[in-house]
This record gives sequence, structure tokens and C-alpha cells, in this order.
Amino acid sequence: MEIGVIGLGRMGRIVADRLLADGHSVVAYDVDPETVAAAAEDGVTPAESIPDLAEQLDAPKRIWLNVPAGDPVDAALEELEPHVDSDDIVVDGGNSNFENSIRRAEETDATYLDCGTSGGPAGAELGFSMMIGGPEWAYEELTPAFDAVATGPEGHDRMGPPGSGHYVKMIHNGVEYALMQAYGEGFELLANGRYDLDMEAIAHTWNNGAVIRSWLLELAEEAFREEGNDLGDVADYVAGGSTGTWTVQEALEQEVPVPLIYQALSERFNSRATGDGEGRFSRRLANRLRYGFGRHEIARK
Ligand SMILES: NC(=O)C1=CN([C@@H]2O[C@H](COP(=O)(O)OP(=O)(O)OC[C@H]3O[C@@H](n4cnc5c(N)ncnc54)[C@H](O)[C@@H]3O)[C@@H](O)[C@H]2O)C=CC1
Ligand SMILES: O=C(CO)[C@H](O)[C@H](O)COP(=O)(O)O
Repeated sequence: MEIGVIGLGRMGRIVADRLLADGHSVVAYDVDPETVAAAAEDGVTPAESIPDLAEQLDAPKRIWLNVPAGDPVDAALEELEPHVDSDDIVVDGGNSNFENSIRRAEETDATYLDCGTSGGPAGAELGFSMMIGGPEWAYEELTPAFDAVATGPEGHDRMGPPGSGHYVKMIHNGVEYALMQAYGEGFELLANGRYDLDMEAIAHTWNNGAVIRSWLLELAEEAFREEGNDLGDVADYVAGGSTGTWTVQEALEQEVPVPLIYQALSERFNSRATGDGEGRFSRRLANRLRYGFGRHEIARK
């Protein structure tokens, strides 16, 4: 299959590479020409602009966006609009707000799939987990590409109508915040408790057979190995927060209590209010875990 990839950052580059590795052909564009040139060396066909990318693709066109959520998605769609019709499929692989995805699916002349994507840049070797919303025919049409970018056929599924893919990913991220907070609190108590303990060794032991083993805990083990038992100069500052905020807003609207997710989000806001980089071990671990899965910059003291 021939696919246009727009956005070749941490996630888009993996999408392009995994499509190429599975035998698909990729035409790619990024606002950063150096990024495009680097990808071209590894086999993508470079495009100089979004219209150029659209013109290089044969009809029906298949286009995959991996740009930052918000205005860049609308800007890319606006440029695509004169070049697409309902036989063409546009996938938004970013962390877009699900209500924007519903609006975009209605506004665009193309057929739209919202694709919540989990696994982060660190998950490149295994492939991603992908939650997709939109028309069934479009999901089926793109299944070979989803098989290539996800962990395989089990790594993606159609959630339901437009918006549902990003809705499920939003709540996934709320769970992610709460899990990081829970691990953080446990390690904070261990670090300040009554024994002199080795955090990496504890994480390693828990990761081997314990009820609470997980990928986040493997990333915690890696964090202690790389930063030291006290997390070194990793600051008490947790960035991000948009998807968690939307999760809490949705929970309020649906009158579903989500105290753990709300508390984890509040801890992030608190970390920014304190601003001294010292403070809570739990939040320092969350800061480091965001680098672990997402390659988000680590705030340092
Ligand atoms: N990093 C992560 O762990 C994950 C990120 N996401 C989501 O995936 C999307 C992309 O994230 P990343 O790859 O991490 O971001 P990134 O910042 O690494 O890459 C974004 C790329 O888009 C390019 N770009 C921006 N505006 C553009 C435009 N109008 N046209 C073409 N290219 C444009 C930038 O130059 C950059 O190369 C975001 O919505 C993010 O929230 C989803 C899951 C995990
Ligand atoms: O979606 C993701 C992982 O699943 C991204 O890494 C996202 O950036 C995480 O959210 P936040 O930036 O609010 O920590």
C-alpha cells in the first residue's frame, strides 16, 4: 500500500519506518526539511509540502497524520482539503481531543479515522497499541497498515464511530497518570521508610512475578538504574497534562468518580506550583517515566 505520512517526529518516524519495513511505500512530509531528508535516506519518498505529498499519492489516497494535537492537525487538514474526497482516508495518529476528531470527521471531504496510539517512541521495536474510531470500511481498508505499525493484528481494533478512538486513548492516558502516581507513592514511601533499600532491585524483583509487574514498572527499574537510587537530579516537575485534564472533565460530565486520576493530575499541577525542583519523590519518578515511554524531556534540578 502507498501511504502519505505527515509529521516525522518521535511517533511519525516510527510509523513511516514500520510501514517501510512491512513492504509499504511511504511519501512523507514534515515542516522540518532536515527531518524529511533524514527519512529519505532510509527509504521514504520526500515531499516538499502537504500539497506536494497529496499530488504524489495515487487515488484513492491514504494519509497518516502524526503532528502535535491541536492547531497543527487543523492546519494540515486545511492544506489537504483541495486534494481529497470521500474515497480517500486520513488517519490522525496523535493525541487529539475526541470532540475535535468528531468535528474534523464531519468537516473534511476525506474519510477520517481517529487513531489513539499507545506505546510511545520507546515501544518502536514491539509496535504500538492503536484504538481507532471511524467508518468500518476505512478501518478494514487500512488494516494491513495498522498490522504493520501496531504490534500486529492484536495490537489494533476499531472502537466505534468517529471520536471513539481518541476517546478511548484519552481515558488510557488518565489510567497512565494514576498508575504512575501509584508507583511513585510506593517508591516514595520505600525511599523515606525505615530500611535502607535498593529501589532498582525492588523494581526488578516486582517485575519478576509480582502482581504489580508492568511496563511502567520496567521503566521505573530502568530509571533507578540510569539515575541512581535517589533519582539524582531528576526534578519534581511533571509536564504534560492535556489528556488527563480531558479525562477528568469527561468524568465530571458523566458523573463518574475518578479520584485517583484527578489526584494524579493535581499532583502534576502541584509540582509546577512548587517550582523548586526538590520535593516529592513520587513526582520525580513520574517526570522520569514520561521520558521512559514518551521520550519527553526530563526536567532536571
Ligand atoms: N511521544 C509519545 O509518547 C506519544 C505521542 N503521541 C501523540 O502523537 C503526536 C505526535 O507526537 P510526537 O511524535 O511525540 O511529537 P514530535 O514533536 O516528536 O513530532 C511532531 C512532528 O510534527 C512536525 N510538524 C508539526 N506541525 C506540522 C505540520 N503542520 N505539518 C507537518 N509536520 C508538522 C514537527 O516538525 C515534528 O517533527 C502528538 O499528538 C502526541 O501527543 C501519541 C502517543 C505517544
Ligand atoms: O500519549 C502518550 C503516552 O501514552 C504521550 O506520551 C503523552 O504525551 C502522555 O501524556 P502527558 O504528556 O500528559 O504525560
